[in-house]
Amino acid sequence: MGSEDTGTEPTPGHPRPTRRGLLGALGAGLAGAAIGGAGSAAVVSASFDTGNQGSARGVVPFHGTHQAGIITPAQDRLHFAAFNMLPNVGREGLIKLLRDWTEAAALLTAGKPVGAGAAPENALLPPDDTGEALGLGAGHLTITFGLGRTLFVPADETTGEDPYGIRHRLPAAFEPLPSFAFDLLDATQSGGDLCVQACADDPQIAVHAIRNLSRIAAGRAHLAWSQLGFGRTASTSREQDTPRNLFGFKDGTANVMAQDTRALNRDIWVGSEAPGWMQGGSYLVARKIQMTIETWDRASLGEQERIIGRTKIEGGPLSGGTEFEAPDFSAERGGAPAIDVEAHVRLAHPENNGGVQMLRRGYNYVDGSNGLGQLGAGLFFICFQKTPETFVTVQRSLKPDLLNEYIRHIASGLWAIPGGIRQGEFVAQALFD
Ligand SMILES: C=CC1=C(C)c2cc3[nH]c(cc4nc(cc5[nH]c(cc1n2)c(C)c5CCC(=O)O)C(CCC(=O)O)=C4C)c(C)c3C=C
Ligand SMILES: [Fe+2]
Repeated sequence: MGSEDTGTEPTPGHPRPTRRGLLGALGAGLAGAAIGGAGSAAVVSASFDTGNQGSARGVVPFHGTHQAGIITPAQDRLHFAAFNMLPNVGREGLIKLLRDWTEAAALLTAGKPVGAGAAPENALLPPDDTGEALGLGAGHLTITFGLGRTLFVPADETTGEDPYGIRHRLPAAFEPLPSFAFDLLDATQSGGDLCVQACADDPQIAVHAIRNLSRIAAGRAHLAWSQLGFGRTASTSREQDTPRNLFGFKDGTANVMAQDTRALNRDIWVGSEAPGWMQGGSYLVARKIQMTIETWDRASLGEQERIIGRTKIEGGPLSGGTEFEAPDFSAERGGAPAIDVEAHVRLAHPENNGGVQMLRRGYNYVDGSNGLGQLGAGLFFICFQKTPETFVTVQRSLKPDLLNEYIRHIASGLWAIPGGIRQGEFVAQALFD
């Protein structure tokens, strides 16, 4: 646990470990050993506290202080799914579903098939596991579970209904997202009582996870919508190279990284101010953002860079310097601000948003074409933050963003991500105490 992929080839998003990484892992191991008398459980939880980083054989630990799939080095593939509860399932049915999902997710993320596997003893029965991930390994699969507000308060708030007996546990911060300027949201791809984010190195591993969790949910919850993503659009660890989005720009340069403990505790992880089941958790916002890439491709390089506020190839701020140089918003070029007053990075920067930060973890998507010779392409934007208010603040400040001419938000969702899952427990267990 907690060691790196020392014996395997590098995989996309998981380059061969650096000497620094190996020394860090060795240090973590020694720290675990130093706990000594506390035995293996203490060593295990020491490795959990690293935030579910990748470990041997492409396995990311499922159990820990935080759910995996948030500060885990972003994998290259995504299958994101939203589920709605079926009528009359009730509190015990929801608990059983979360228990079954947790048990299956622990197996899947370890690279094992669910239940009795793909080949049951009785060939007259359908196999428990659908089989398409056999032989593929764990592929750094992470499965992150979220609870929608509609689980606590039904969409029609006035009925006073409380089918799962958790209405009184709704966190104060868990307010619905407001509508934003230019939103054109498709309700059939938005929201949901539950969400599951599956990320992996291999799309078949991520799809297998969602497919099998959906199967396990039968009779209790049904798949409302799902989204495939390829090509991560953020780094979540300083050990990763910055990837590019479909506008061809480096994306994720100024992200909150796994190593930024202070920023994580201040802006991403829910703390002791919240109910126990949310502590160590976060709030996930997903926005499906269509990008009119054909129009973008006709904009000059200079215009593209003005819109983003960074150079395209290097990713440095237009105020000067290389990729990781801090932008200087007061810098001028030829009597005008070097970074346009309506450039994306200026408006999104903490300096323009009361200092708040989010952890971005989105993916590119292409959903085919629209029959007019244009790709249905965009960014499945995912971000994690301590409170949904952070997203609201930043999204509101993007109202005059020059980027808005080339993008359109077409779907949206917000889920509470409970804290990490401990061995023998199920996700959000403390919510039902
Ligand atoms: C509400 C939050 C954000 C949305 C929605 C969003 C959409 C979006 N972003 C890009 C491309 C880039 N974004 C970059 C930086 C950046 N974006 C956000 C937030 C949202 N982006 C933040 C908080 C930041 C960091 C700002 C900072 O502190 O400097 C960048 C620059 C590289 C980087 O730092 O990541 C690019 C490029 C697209 C294409 C897009 C919608 C399709
Ligand atoms: Fe952005």
